[in-house]
Amino acid sequence: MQKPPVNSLNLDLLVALRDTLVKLEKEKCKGMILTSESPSVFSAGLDIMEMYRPDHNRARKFWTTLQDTWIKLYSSPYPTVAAINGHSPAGGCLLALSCEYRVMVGPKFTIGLNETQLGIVAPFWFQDCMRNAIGERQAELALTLGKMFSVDEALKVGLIDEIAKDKADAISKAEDFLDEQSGLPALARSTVKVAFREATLNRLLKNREADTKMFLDFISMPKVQQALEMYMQTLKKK
Ligand SMILES: CCCC/C=C/CC(=O)SCCNC(=O)CCNC(=O)[C@H](O)C(C)(C)COP(=O)(O)OP(=O)(O)OC[C@H]1O[C@@H](n2cnc3c(N)ncnc32)[C@H](O)[C@@H]1OP(=O)(O)O
Repeated sequence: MQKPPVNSLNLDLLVALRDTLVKLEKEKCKGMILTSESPSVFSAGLDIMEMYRPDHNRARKFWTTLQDTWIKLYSSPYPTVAAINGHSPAGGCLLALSCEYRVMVGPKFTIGLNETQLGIVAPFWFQDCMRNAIGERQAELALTLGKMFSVDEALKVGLIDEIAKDKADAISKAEDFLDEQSGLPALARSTVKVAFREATLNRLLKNREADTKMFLDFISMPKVQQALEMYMQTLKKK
């Protein structure tokens, strides 16, 4: 991802990500590493400006493109690794969680689903991804708090799989994971992956319209708009 300054996921970046994932699958990609050009941010998550005083049609397109991107990434037949070389809050954490393996550069960055802290709610499929990675109990604690994990904490709880000393090391460790996968029969590998991910995927696939409506209703609430405005101001002041 290379959308300065913080790879916030706006409609354009989501379209680019989705289209890339579609292309990779068509071209029978053997493996993918998702990382960032930024030296300090993997992705700042959803672009708050897409949710603040939104145009209804654009907001719908934004959300359905996010759903498409997640579905493509989460269900990809080829192996996927996130080389998390910077902070990774909210939607950034979702992207990482949707990959099969996570290597994160330590020690100073943070990762987590922090939505609660912003006065918004991580959608059920974000929550499911966290639950699948760290288990029910830890996910409930993390989600209710909107906890951002340090790299050490993330490793301890199983949110990431390995710590790297810098981006080059993260890419090298990610390549080791892909090398290990490349020796396996591809169909057996992807069938097992789909079996593990099917229930989580189906939950969104069967409820896409309700999930979209929930998002649109949620961001139409004056209280939510107020919370987003205050949060943007805090970020700008910083
Ligand atoms: C039903 C509703 C479901 C909603 C689900 C939502 C999921 C989400 O993803 S919500 C988004 C949550 N994201 C965050 O809380 C992250 C906010 N950003 C940060 O914490 C920090 O920016 C950072 C740790 C990622 C990076 O810090 P750094 O010091 O390097 O950069 P900053 O000076 O803070 O930011 C630079 C620049 O970018 C703007 N910005 C940051 N994050 C976002 C964002 N998510 N959307 C839009 N814009 C963002 C920030 O305001 C700065 O802008 P200016 O340069 O104009 O001041």
